[in-house]
Amino acid sequence: MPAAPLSQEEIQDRLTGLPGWSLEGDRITCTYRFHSHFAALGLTVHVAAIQDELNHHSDLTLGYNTVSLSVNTHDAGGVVTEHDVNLAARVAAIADGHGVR
Ligand SMILES: C[C@H](O)[C@H](O)[C@H]1CNC2=NC(N)=NC(=O)C2=N1
Repeated sequence: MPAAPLSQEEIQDRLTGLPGWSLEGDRITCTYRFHSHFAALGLTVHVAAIQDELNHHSDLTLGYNTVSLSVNTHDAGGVVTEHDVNLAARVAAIADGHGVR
């Protein structure tokens, strides 16, 4: 049974406590900026481990000193569900530990 879509209000409410995260169309997104490429890579690896643990995966982009995430729930038809905001919360909880600027 796929997760139910969240309303715009529910999404905004959940993202309020997650710095840098926003609703962009039918996805939630965030870009973290770092002091170095290697620090950005470290977050990328950590996020990949969390995503495999949750079995929920963002489009994860590593730049020179940035990591960008963009996610919604494919199984629910490409809408934002609890799975997406839960992943965002897990990532937000570890980002500072990787030296986010
Ligand atoms: C078969 C596997 O469990 C599913 O495809 C998982 C994998 N990761 C996923 N990630 C995202 N973003 N949405 C999904 O619906 C999803 N489903």
